[in-house]
Amino acid sequence: MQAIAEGLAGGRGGTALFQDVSFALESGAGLAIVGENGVGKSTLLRILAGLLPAARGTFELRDDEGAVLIAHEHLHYLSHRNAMKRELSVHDNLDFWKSFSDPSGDAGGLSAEAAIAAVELEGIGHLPFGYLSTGQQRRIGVARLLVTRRPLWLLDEPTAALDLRSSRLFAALAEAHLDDGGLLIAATHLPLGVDGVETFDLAMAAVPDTDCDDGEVWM
Ligand SMILES: Nc1ncnc2c1ncn2[C@@H]1O[C@H](COP(=O)(O)OP(=O)(O)OP(=O)(O)O)[C@@H](O)[C@H]1O
Repeated sequence: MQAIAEGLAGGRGGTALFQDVSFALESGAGLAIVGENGVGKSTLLRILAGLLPAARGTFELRDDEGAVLIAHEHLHYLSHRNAMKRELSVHDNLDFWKSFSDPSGDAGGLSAEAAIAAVELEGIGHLPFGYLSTGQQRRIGVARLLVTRRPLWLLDEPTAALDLRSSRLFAALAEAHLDDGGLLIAATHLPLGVDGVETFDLAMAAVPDTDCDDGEVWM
């Protein structure tokens, strides 16, 4: 599989943020998007996830024969939030995501129990998600990536709330994902500690003070 961005430009609220973002990642490769607060890292990730339109350019996932895939069916997007219901148990949240992300059950992935164990939180599956500490909630957010196998992980500050041990655990899970032929694109301020991940400084693509309409072409 390949993830290919060509000439991407994006903005928010009428302000152009970045332009000419191009990269190509092969299976097993990762990209860390860095840059100062407000440069547009989250915006770029949301464009890659299909949640915001690009002002210009394209982002495509292609299979090994070069056929264009329906990107959102092949990616997980983990935002600053963890997309869990606070009042539902950890286990039921992950069960929900497993059936929602893969209704046919063909994609593969861990059971809720196994995913909870993979992030070393055995014993808390019965607790409402809202009871968990911030770092535990993030680890369960990472566990969501494991219950349905999808090749591309788009991660917004995946390790921001994690202690050193949990960051290392995340890095090991991410490396296993890459070793398994997955791809990873993460916005981050912190070193991810994931072997083989290239860094892209979005400041290099910043647009200085230019107005735009979100989703519209500007020059
Ligand atoms: N819905 C919105 N409407 C208007 N402006 C927005 C909106 N969302 C974000 N912005 C602005 O867009 C800019 C880029 O935000 P974004 O979250 O992509 O930056 P970032 O690089 O991820 O920042 P950080 O490192 O702080 O997470 C910021 O100036 C932000 O205030």
